[in-house]
Order: sequence, then C-alpha cells, then structure tokens
Amino acid sequence: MSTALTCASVNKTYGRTAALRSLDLTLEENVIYGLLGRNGAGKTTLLNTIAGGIYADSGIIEVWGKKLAKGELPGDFCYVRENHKSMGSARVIQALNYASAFHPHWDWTFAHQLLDTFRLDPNKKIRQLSRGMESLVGNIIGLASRAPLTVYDEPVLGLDVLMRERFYKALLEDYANHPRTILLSTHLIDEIAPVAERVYILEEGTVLLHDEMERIHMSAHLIRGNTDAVASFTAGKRVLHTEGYGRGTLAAIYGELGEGDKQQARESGISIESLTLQKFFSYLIEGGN
Ligand SMILES: Nc1ncnc2c1ncn2[C@@H]1O[C@H](COP(=O)(O)OP(=O)(O)OP(=O)(O)O)[C@@H](O)[C@H]1O
Repeated sequence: MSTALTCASVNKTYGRTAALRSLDLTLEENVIYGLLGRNGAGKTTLLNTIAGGIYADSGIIEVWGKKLAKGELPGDFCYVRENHKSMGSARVIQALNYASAFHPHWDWTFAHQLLDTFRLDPNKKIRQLSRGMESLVGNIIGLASRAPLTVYDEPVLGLDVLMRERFYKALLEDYANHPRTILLSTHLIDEIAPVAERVYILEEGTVLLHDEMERIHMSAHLIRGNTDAVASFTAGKRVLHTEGYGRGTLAAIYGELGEGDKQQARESGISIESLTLQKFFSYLIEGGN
C-alpha cells in the first residue's frame, strides 16, 4: 500500500493563534478517512494547507511521495469546500465543465447521474443555489473527478437527511468500483462512522487520536456498576471519563476487553455497552461534557 499524503510536523500560526501544532498525519492509498474535531480545532487550516491555499510556517507535506514546495498545488487532487459563489453568474453545468478540465479521471456520465440523484438543475446559476444545493455541486465535482486524493471540507453542510444519505451512498458505491484516498471533515460524527475506515481527531491543532473505525468500535466502552467494582475493573485501563450516579459509577474507557475482563464484569455486576463514535468523541475531548 503506498502513501497518498504525509504531513510531518506541520505548524501554522495566525498571529498568536497556533492553528496547527507539530501536526503529523498520514493517509494511505485507497482508504476513506474521517477528520473530526470541535470548532476551531484546525481542520480547515489543515485542509487549506494541504491544498496549497495557505502556507505552513514549517513542516513537510508530501503528496504521493513528492514534497510540495511553498504554494505548490498537489497534482490530480480534488478539494471540495463550501462556497462556489466566486463562480458568480456561472451555471451549474459550467462549474462542472470548468472542474472537469482539471481532473484527468473526470467521468461525465457519472456527473450527469449525480445531477439526477441530487435533483440539481444544470442550468441554474450558482448564485441562485441554496446552501445545500451549493454543497451538492461541490460534492458532484468531488465524486465525478475520481481524483486519487479527494478531500472534502464539510460536504454535508446544509444538506437534508435524504441528500446526506444519497451523498454517502454515492460515495461508497463509487469508491467500491474506483478506490481512492478520501478525507472527509465533518461535524456529523455518527454519520461518518459507517463511511470512514479510519479516523483522525484533531484538538487544538494537533492529532489527539488516529485509529481504525473498527478498532474504535471494539475499544470504546461505557461501563456501569458499583463504585468499588468499577474502580477495580478500570485499574490500569485508559479511562476517558467517570461520573457517579446514586451508589454507582459510570466510566468511559478505551481499550479492547479480553475474556478475563468480561468475566470480571459479569462476576462483579458491571454492565458494558459500546459507545457511539459521537459519545466516544465527546468523552475523549472533554470527558463527555
Ligand atoms: N484567517 C484566519 N485568521 C486568524 N485566525 C484564523 C484564521 N483562520 C483560522 N483561524 C484560527 O485558527 C484556528 C483553527 O481554525 P480552523 O478554521 O482551522 O478550525 P476548524 O477545525 O476548521 O473549525 P470549524 O469546525 O469551526 O470550521 C481557530 O482558532 C481559528 O480562529
């Protein structure tokens, strides 16, 4: 498996704000990644830095093994972000035409199918689109470009639940037939869980956690039981959060549980539940608050 993107010790400050701090991130070929983080964590700064829109103060960014020079755009790369208003009075079809010129793997048949799927009028002017429709134009470009490295910043912003489902479905179906490396930044955390294979969680400009979605699913647990039993069960484990309720304690823990753990839980009356990605995220970031 080759590496699509490497960020090594990337730093970016805006005045006194450190938006990216010694950030390391590696994206392997043909994997879908989720990029999560609360407001201001540095997601957009990271994506803009990768896309060459802003310069890192220091650090290395390599795309397909080639180090990007300052201001250099990665080749055969698609960056989907909100706001196509700069295209002014262009029509949707003109925006697609324009995008197609930059992407050697562009598929027009697929682009037209997506216009139907998303019920977009190709002759409508970009400036007349609703916020959700505007996101959809970007998403069509992201999908139809079939770029080997595609990055989406909040692709479902403003989309209703039906359109969000259609987007994820189109992405997964097309990815199955045309694997590529995809990075999706989103705040709709539980929706990304069945889509992304791996996840990066940013906090204050650095990577707080990077793991496989499956492993998070297997490792993130909420346990409840008698306070002493919970204390004994969690000893030596990674505890993200604890809180008391009545005479018991609830604890969010991270780590795979073996047969011995499960037996101990049964014997001491401790219940074990899996955490959703959203709950795991909030416990990891700030103890569930
Ligand atoms: N142009 C700018 N000038 C000054 N500070 C900026 C600028 N852009 C971002 N920042 C700051 O950098 C930090 C990271 O912002 P960034 O937009 O990358 O976060 P984010 O994770 O994308 O947030 P959100 O989820 O709210 O979109 C924040 O503290 C933000 O205020």
